[in-house]
Amino acid sequence: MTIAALIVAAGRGTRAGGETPKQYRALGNKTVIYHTIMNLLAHDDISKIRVAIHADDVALFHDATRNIDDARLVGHIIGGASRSETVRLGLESISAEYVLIHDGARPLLPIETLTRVIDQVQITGAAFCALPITDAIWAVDDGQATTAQPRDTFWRAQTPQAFETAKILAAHRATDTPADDDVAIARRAGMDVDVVLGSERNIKITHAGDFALAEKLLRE
Ligand SMILES: Nc1ccn([C@@H]2O[C@H](COP(=O)(O)OP(=O)(O)OP(=O)(O)O)[C@@H](O)[C@H]2O)c(=O)n1
Ligand SMILES: C[C@](O)(CO)[C@H](O)COP(=O)(O)O
Repeated sequence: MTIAALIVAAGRGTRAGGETPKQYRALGNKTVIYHTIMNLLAHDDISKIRVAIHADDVALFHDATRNIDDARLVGHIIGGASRSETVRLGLESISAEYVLIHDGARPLLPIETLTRVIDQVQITGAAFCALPITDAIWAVDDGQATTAQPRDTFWRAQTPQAFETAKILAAHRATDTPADDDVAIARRAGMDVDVVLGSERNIKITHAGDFALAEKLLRE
C-alpha cells in the first residue's frame, strides 16, 4: 500500500490580494506552503508529496522549500488554469495506490484530521474531511430569506480529499467541467465518498483577513 499527497498550489490568490500569491506569503517565520508541506510530511504513511505550482512561481517555490530536507518531497509540476485542471495534471504524475489531494492554502491541517482521512480511505477507497454546520441555513434570493434548509444534511468540505488514485484520475479524465472540489468530480463519476470529521483549525486562507486568523491559530 502506498499513499501519495498532491498539494495544489497553482492558484493566483486573487481574493487574498497582495503582491505575492498567498501560498508564498509569511505565516509565522515560514511561508504558507512550507507549513502545508510539513503538515503532510508529519504522517509516516505518506511516501511521496508532489506540489503543483504556477509557472511564474518556480523561484518562489524553491525559496520556500529549500530548507526541507526530506526525499519524500519530489519534483514539482506546473498546474493548470482551474483547480480541477491542476488536480488532473498532478494526478497524471502520481503512481501511488492512494492519493490525498490537499489545498496549498490550508497550512494548519492537524495530524489527527490527516490521520482520520488516511485511515478511512484505506477502508472504503474514498474519504474527505468536513465540518457539520451549527448555524441555521437559509436559501436567500435577492437579499431575502426564502426557504430554511435542513442543516443536518450539509457539511462544509475541507481538504485533504483522498481516493484510490486510478479511480479519481479516471473521474477527472471523464469530465471537462471544473468543480469546486474533488468530491464533486468523484460523485459525477458515481463514486461513493465517506466523510470524516475535519477541524476548525484547518482553514483555507482565502481573503486578506484570513492571515490574521491563521497567525492566531499558529500561535495557539
Ligand atoms: N488553477 C488553480 C487554482 C487554484 N489552485 C489551488 O487550489 C487551492 C484552493 O483554491 P483557492 O483558495 O481558490 O486559491 P486561488 O485560486 O489561488 O484563489 P483565488 O480564487 O482567490 O484567486 C489553492 O491552494 C490554490 O493554489 C490551483 O492549484 N490551481
Ligand atoms: C477544495 C475546497 O477547499 C474545499 O472546500 C474548496 O472547494 C476550494 O474552493 P475555491 O473556490 O478554490 O476557493
